[in-house]
Amino acid sequence: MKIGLYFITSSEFSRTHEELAEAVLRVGVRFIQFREKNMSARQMFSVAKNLRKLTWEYSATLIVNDRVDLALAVEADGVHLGQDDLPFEVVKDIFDGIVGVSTHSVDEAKKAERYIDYISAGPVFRTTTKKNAKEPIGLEGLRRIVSSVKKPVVAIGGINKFNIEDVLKTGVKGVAVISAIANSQNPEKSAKELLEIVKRYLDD
Ligand SMILES: Cc1ncc(COP(=O)(O)OP(=O)(O)O)c(N)n1
Ligand SMILES: Cc1ncsc1CCOP(=O)(O)O
Ligand SMILES: [Mg+2]
Repeated sequence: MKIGLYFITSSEFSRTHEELAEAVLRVGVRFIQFREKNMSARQMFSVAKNLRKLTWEYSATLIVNDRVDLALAVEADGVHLGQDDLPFEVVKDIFDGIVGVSTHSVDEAKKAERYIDYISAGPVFRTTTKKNAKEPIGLEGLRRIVSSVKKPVVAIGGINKFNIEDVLKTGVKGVAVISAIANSQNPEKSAKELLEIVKRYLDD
């Protein structure tokens, strides 16, 4: 599983999930998560179906945040779970796809490792995108998680074009961003800039 630049869609800025996904797919992003906190299940199903179609067109991976039912309903490639979502060991039994989990410490990462496919670590830096985000773990906290587990680690939280190289130097296999792209004047250009940096560190 190749992760690289991992874009998480959001409708909290000025564009739709579909507009953002299409912009990043056009410039080469191939790992996308659908994350939505305010829509009804029916609305989410409709958007997720559109994202599934788009990601299939570009041979990209689609992950659904929080909702295993929705991931199954649209044939997503994976689901992302936080510490307050359904337990990953339960989901791994009922969902035959990629399962990623959010972690904030070495202890959480080690507990999840054998059940899941990638570990997300963060927030690395301060972020206002996630309501009630925990205290940042910093680059040192991220390094500790990377060196404690064998599964691929994705970094998240406050990552932008100015700090992404420091993040990549910790040995992560993926970098997840929302606002650096979704809140940009030009999401396509911002995704391209980030992708070029990521490729210098992570291309085979
Ligand atoms: C790649 C990635 N990492 C972390 C999260 C956060 O998940 P969670 O802690 O469940 O918080 P919400 O995103 O559901 O608010 C994520 N979505 N993706
Ligand atoms: C969903 C999530 N989980 C931890 S931080 C975060 C938000 C990341 O957004 P941004 O890239 O805008 O800081
Ligand atoms: Mg969640």
